[in-house]
Amino acid sequence: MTLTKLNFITGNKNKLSEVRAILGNVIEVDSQAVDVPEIQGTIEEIAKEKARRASEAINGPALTEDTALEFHALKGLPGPYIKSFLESVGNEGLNKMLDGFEDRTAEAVCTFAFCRAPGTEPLIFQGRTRGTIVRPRGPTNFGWDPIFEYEGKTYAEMDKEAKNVISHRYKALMKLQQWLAEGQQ
Ligand SMILES: O=c1nc[nH]c2c1ncn2[C@H]1C[C@H](O)[C@@H](COP(=O)(O)OP(=O)(O)OP(=O)(O)O)O1
Ligand SMILES: [Mg+2]
Repeated sequence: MTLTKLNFITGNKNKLSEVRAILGNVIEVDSQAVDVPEIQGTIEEIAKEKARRASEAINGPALTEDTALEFHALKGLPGPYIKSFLESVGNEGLNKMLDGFEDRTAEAVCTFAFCRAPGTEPLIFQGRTRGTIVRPRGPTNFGWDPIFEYEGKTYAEMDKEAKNVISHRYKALMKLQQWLAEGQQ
């Protein structure tokens, strides 16, 4: 069965608009904001479980995405727990966590998971972009964009178009797009 559209389950409007900007002329992206519980575990385990639960919640095919931010000096933390870190200490606090470390490099990790039907094993499409954690610069409308610097600019300082051709999300979506183009085998 060929997919004619993807049902992206997310509560995050910024993710949705980037996914639409990147995949817009490839496939239609429908969206539902379903509150899906997120477990603890590795990035892949969390991403897969999110898709399984979304598929069960809507009783149909579901695409979900989980974003992690790995600090190399902290052996990958906060990783998939970046959302609660951001909510509790903010971008300033995240930046301060690396004071005292020489290595301020980080990796933004985007993991899409697609679950075709409830009870089936989800597929994973992952993209990673390396950057450096800096003091917040630029507009504050999307998460940790102001502290993630890529080639001299923070994600927040970059034009949307520029972010959307180098980002972790873009790289993951190129893999998803490849799978769609190959007939979802
Ligand atoms: O490109 C990004 N640039 C900056 N910040 C970002 C980006 N992408 C996700 N983020 C933030 C949102 C959330 O604070 C955390 C991921 O948590 P995560 O659970 O994946 O996202 P979410 O709960 O907002 O939406 P969802 O309903 O799809 O789970 O990193
Ligand atoms: Mg979430």
